[in-house]
Amino acid sequence: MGAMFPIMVDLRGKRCVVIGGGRIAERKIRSLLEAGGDQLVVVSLQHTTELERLAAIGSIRIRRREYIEEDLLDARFVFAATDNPSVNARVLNDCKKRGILVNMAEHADQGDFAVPAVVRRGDLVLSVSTSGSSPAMAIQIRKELERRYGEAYAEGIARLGALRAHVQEVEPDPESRKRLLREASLEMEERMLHSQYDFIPEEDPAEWLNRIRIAASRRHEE
Ligand SMILES: C[C@@]1(CC(=O)O)C2=NC(=C\c3[nH]c(c(CCC(=O)O)c3CC(=O)O)Cc3[nH]c(c(CC(=O)O)c3CCC(=O)O)/C=C3\N/C(=C\2)[C@@H](CCC(=O)O)[C@]3(C)CC(=O)O)/[C@H]1CCC(=O)O
Ligand SMILES: NC(=O)c1ccc[n+]([C@@H]2O[C@H](COP(=O)([O-])OP(=O)(O)OC[C@H]3O[C@@H](n4cnc5c(N)ncnc54)[C@H](O)[C@@H]3O)[C@@H](O)[C@H]2O)c1
Repeated sequence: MGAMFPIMVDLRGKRCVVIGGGRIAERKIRSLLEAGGDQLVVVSLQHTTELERLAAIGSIRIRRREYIEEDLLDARFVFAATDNPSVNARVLNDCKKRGILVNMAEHADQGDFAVPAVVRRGDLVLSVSTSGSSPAMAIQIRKELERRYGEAYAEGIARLGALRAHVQEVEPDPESRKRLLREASLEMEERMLHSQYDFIPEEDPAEWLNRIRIAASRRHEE
């Protein structure tokens, strides 16, 4: 299929409608919830027990009937995930007509977007897509990334975020900022590798910045 544009979307307040209530619909809902989706609607006569549970606790809304075009009102993202190809095709056409982005679980190349395999480590998000060519390979690579980028990355990235905020406050020169932030990220990566992703000692951003300044100027002299 043609080249696709990967982006990160803030789902808060954006209605996402999943048509179908089976295994695939449940997987889409799960990843939408993990991504912070708070306006999630599922349309189907039958639902998995997990979808029923999520509706009971108010995480999603269920429309207990077959798909009708009105289901698309106010929708920003739609997932056609029924086991009926003609229903999925109808959803696709209705979305195209209305300019709503649609995902086709059956055929990535028919829809507007494909869903990648994802590893989340706090703010670090690694997503893998083969643009629909080999979901099995996407899953395989996702598993490799899970092993390579352990849980400690969540903490590491959070600390780099705090350091960046501090650097933006105290360092006016954009070139130095860039150099310091690169140095910090290199150092963080090395610490996580050597500690085998174990505990990384807490450090004040100001202290850390001092250490980084020395390391960066040493590297500069070399
Ligand atoms: C990543 C993930 C995200 C998600 O779905 O949320 C995802 N598929 C996942 C699982 C999975 N998919 C398949 C199996 C069966 C066994 C196996 O192959 O292992 C399993 C495993 C299982 O079901 O347990 C087979 C399969 N997948 C598609 C078809 C239809 C076709 O190709 O026509 C068939 C053939 C059906 C058949 O085999 O008959 C289509 C798509 N699957 C995509 C994504 C999109 C393209 C992604 C890409 O290429 O980058 C796309 C186009 C749909 C879309 O965009 O929604 C999620 C893994 C989450 C994770 O574990 O990380
Ligand atoms: N994305 C992927 O990774 C992937 C993997 C395997 C299969 N698929 C495809 O995804 C589709 C769904 O698979 P599944 O395993 O979830 O099927 P499933 O049988 O578990 O669920 C199908 C769901 O569609 C609902 N449905 C049927 N007609 C409907 C209508 N008119 N309106 C609303 N809902 C309707 C049913 O009630 C049911 O809840 C299949 O077409 C399959 O080819 C995708």
